[in-house]
Amino acid sequence: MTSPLDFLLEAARRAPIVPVLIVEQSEVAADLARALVDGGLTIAEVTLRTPSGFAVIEAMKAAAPELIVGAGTVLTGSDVENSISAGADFLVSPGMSPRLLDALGERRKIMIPGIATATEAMCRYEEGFGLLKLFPASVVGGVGALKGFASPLPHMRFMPTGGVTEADAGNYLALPNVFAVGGSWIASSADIAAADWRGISTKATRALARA
Ligand SMILES: O=C(O)C(=O)C[C@H](O)[C@H](O)COP(=O)(O)O
Repeated sequence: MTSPLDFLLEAARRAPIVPVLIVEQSEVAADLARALVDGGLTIAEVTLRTPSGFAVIEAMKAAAPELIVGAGTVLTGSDVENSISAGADFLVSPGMSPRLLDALGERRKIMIPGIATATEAMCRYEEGFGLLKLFPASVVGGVGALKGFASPLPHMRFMPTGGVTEADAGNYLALPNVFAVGGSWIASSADIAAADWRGISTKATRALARA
């Protein structure tokens, strides 16, 4: 069965590391997008934690159309609208609320909602979400929790995010129910502020080699 997020799964098969980006200034978005692509990445998540988030999504898509760019920290209906207007290919949230669910409507098909328990995973699956984000992964059980989910919930697939490091990304990716891992370590706020594009590319390539 095909799903609207199959393009994301296909990109994750090539490069299953998703940098979670906190970008203060949209002026750096083009350089950042190219650095990620140069490093071999296919997907990025721009958090809406800064006022420039939507402009960053738009500028990254313009600079690197081959990069799949999602909006992270999607909390409200206006976040959904503005992310899609900016050109976001997918949406990510730390959790779910009744109002956000309502605002999403059919667009839930491109949303990866955060879950921390089996009950939340079951609820999201019933609501029509195909892919889930384990969040914050390192706090809510990490690799052990995902191994625990695999037997009773074999139809669910996860992107653990939150506290994932370069050292343990490979342990997550070795699990059959994990399609990608997310993390800020590849392009940290400090890397971006320092315009260390080469360093970001190097970290991306190294993480992919270890994955
Ligand atoms: O803002 C959001 O909705 C998020 O996606 C939160 C991120 O999952 C974490 O910020 C990941 O950050 P690290 O733990 O530093 O790798």
